[in-house]
Amino acid sequence: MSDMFPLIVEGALTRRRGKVLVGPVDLRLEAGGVTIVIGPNGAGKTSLLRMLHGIARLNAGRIEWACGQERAREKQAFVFQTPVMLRRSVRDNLAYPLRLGGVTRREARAQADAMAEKVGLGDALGRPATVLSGGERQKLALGRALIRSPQVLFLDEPCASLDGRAMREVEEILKTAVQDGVRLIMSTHNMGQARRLASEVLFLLGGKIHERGSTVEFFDAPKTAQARAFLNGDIVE
Ligand SMILES: Nc1ncnc2c1ncn2[C@@H]1O[C@H](COP(=O)(O)OP(=O)(O)OP(=O)(O)O)[C@@H](O)[C@H]1O
Repeated sequence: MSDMFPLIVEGALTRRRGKVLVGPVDLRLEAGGVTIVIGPNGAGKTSLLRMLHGIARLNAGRIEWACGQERAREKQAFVFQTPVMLRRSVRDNLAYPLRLGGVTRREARAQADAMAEKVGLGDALGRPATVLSGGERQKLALGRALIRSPQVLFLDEPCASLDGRAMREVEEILKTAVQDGVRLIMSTHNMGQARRLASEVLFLLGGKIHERGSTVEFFDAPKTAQARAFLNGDIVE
């Protein structure tokens, strides 16, 4: 069981050049489940994930993990929409986070090989990461994030430009991670994906959490007019 939760967020806000990107946000997250962040373009989904992960400067408020900042930093990972790869093999890319953490070359290699199998890249270990397809890249990014056994994984639109097959494979990896006890906090534009993966939904609008609900609650009976309009495919500002 994760010792990182609850995560308590109070009045958290991040600005860039005077403009509020997201916030103020009040939020309490418990262990377990999948939190999916949705909302129109520019609503602040990416900014919220970055702020919670601690890579966007906090200009106001606080973000407190139950286990303390230092341990929390070690036990979380982030998968970006367009992951940046080392110009080296799939195996080296997977081994890299372990090597950074002081794991021996031999052990890192063994774990990289096992992770490649787990994310469906067992046949690609020796290939340069730069020649991978979009779906393979995203699976590599997931493997690289999961290899240090995070308790929390943030994902920003991990399937943004993937075809159906790659999306299904990525979702399978995510479901396995959830079964293994990883807490997911993820943004998506894809409402089908949100329904498939989420246990709860945060609907963002104008940098604020406009509505929060369990997946069934939110999709079947959204409480606010804006959430209803958004789910209806209307333009929401
Ligand atoms: N580096 C930045 N500098 C200035 N403004 C930014 C920066 N990053 C984001 N913004 C602005 O902050 C707001 C929130 O952006 P953010 O990317 O978090 O939204 P989003 O919901 O993830 O959008 P999308 O769905 O388009 O990815 C937007 O108005 C965006 O234009």
